[in-house]
Amino acid sequence: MAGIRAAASGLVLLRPVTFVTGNAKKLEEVRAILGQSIPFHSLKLDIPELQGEPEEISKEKARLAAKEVNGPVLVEDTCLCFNALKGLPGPYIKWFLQKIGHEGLNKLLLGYEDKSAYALCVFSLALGPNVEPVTFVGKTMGKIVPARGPNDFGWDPIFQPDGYEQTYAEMPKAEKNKISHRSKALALVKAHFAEAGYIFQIEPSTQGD
Ligand SMILES: O=c1nc[nH]c2c1ncn2[C@H]1C[C@H](O)[C@@H](COP(=O)(O)OP(=O)(O)OP(=O)(O)O)O1
Ligand SMILES: [Mg+2]
Repeated sequence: MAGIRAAASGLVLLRPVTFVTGNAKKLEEVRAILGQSIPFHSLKLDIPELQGEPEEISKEKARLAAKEVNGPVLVEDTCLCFNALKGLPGPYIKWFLQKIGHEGLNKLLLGYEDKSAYALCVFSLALGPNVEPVTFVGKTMGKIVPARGPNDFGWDPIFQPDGYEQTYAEMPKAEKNKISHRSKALALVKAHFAEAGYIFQIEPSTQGD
C-alpha cells in the first residue's frame, strides 16, 4: 500500500505525514503546538467538504486528501458551535463568518440570553488512501462576545474561553495554544503517535517534498 509497510516492530511510514490545509493560520498553530514531536510537512490544498456531522466531515476530508497525496495525511476541521442554536453554525462557521462577519455572528444571538459556545477541532489521520481515518477531538468552552483584539485569525476576536477575561484574539498566541480546541485535539494526536510507535523510514525520493 502506498506510503506504509508493516514490520514486526510496528507500522513503517515511508513518507512523512502531510498536514493538508488551505489555512495558513491553522498551519502556524499546528507547527507551534507539534514542534518536533511528529515528522510532518504541509500541503496547501482546499479539500471539498461534505455536509454533516463534524467527525464525518473531517474523516471524508482525510480520505480525499490521502487519495490526493497518495500517502499518510493529517487534516482537521474546525467548528464554532452556539449552544442557543443547538450547535450551529458548527461546521458552517467559515461561510457564516465570510457572509455576516463578527457583528452578524453576535446578532444571531441577540434574541437569546445564552451566549455560550464551544470551539471544536476534529483532526483525522489517514495512513494512506485505502486506510480508514482515525479522529481526535478537542473542545474548548467559552462565550460569544463583541469583537475584541487583532483580527488576524477567523473568529478569534469574538470567542472568549471560559475562565479568561480575554478573547482568543487578545491572548498571546502561546497562551491560546495552551488551552485551545486545536491543542487539545493535537495532544490526542501526539499520544496516538507515541502509542502506535510508527517508524519513519522516509524514502529519499520523497524527502524535501
Ligand atoms: O482557532 C481558530 N480561531 C479562529 N478561527 C478559526 C480557528 N480555526 C479555524 N478557524 C476558522 C477558519 C474557517 O473560517 C473556519 C473553519 O473552517 P475549516 O474548513 O476548518 O477551515 P479552512 O477551510 O480555513 O481550512 P482547511 O483547508 O483546513 O479546511 O473557522
Ligand atoms: Mg475548510
